Amino acid sequence: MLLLISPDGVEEALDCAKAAEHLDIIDVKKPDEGSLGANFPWIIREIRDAVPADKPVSATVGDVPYKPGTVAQAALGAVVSGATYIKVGLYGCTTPDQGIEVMRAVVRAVKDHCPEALVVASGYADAHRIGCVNPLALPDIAARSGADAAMLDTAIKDGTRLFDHVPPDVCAEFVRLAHASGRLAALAGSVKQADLGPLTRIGTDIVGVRGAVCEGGDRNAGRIQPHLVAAFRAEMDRQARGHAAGVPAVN
Ligand SMILES: O=C[C@H](O)COP(=O)(O)O
Repeated sequence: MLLLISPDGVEEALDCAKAAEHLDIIDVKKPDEGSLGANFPWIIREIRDAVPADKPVSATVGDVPYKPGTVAQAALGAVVSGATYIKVGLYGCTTPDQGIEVMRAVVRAVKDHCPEALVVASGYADAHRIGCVNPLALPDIAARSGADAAMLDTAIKDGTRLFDHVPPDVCAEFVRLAHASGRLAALAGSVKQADLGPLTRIGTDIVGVRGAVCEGGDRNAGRIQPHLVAAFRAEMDRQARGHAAGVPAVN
């Protein structure tokens, strides 16, 4: 399982760089603009230049409306700025067809510029609270649009977590559906160390985290701490070892 960490700017990205050996992907976002809030192109560029070259930089394009042209342009902006994982939060899409239309436009915009960039179609575990597309529709949206990964995050960061809205057995189905069509499965949403056992067992490819590696577990007031990134990775490794040995690690 890969670890994706979401700093909110250059300063926090540099803290991520201090823990570079413990993480896999640095995900640029602007949390004060939403769960998948988009940061400025120059911030993506600065972070790309500031962190180790072997660490992929991801960028969120926003909690986007159902406006394929607008979103495609934003996605191109992110890839031109140096991101090679482009994450789109399908906040304004109420049907799978709308999600597919937006993601097809994004895939074309991104891959025309950088064929090796990965496109991530993200939905929301708490979709029922905001009226957007059902979480289990995401793997099919990713597959039919040519995106590389299907993801879930939470839209409303009020302390509720991924598993509060989509329990582990449903997340397992999400992962199964994504893998069945050859996509990666990424899961996030106030994930804590205690969630790593189930996330490992169901075969999650990427876990996305912010709050759990911020001081005080506070994704807004707290700052990302390198030692918390290291501790999170240590627990991921412990769970992976237990899973490989057929003996689930106890929390
Ligand atoms: O993509 C990952 C998100 O930034 C997760 O943030 P969170 O762990 O604070 O919910």
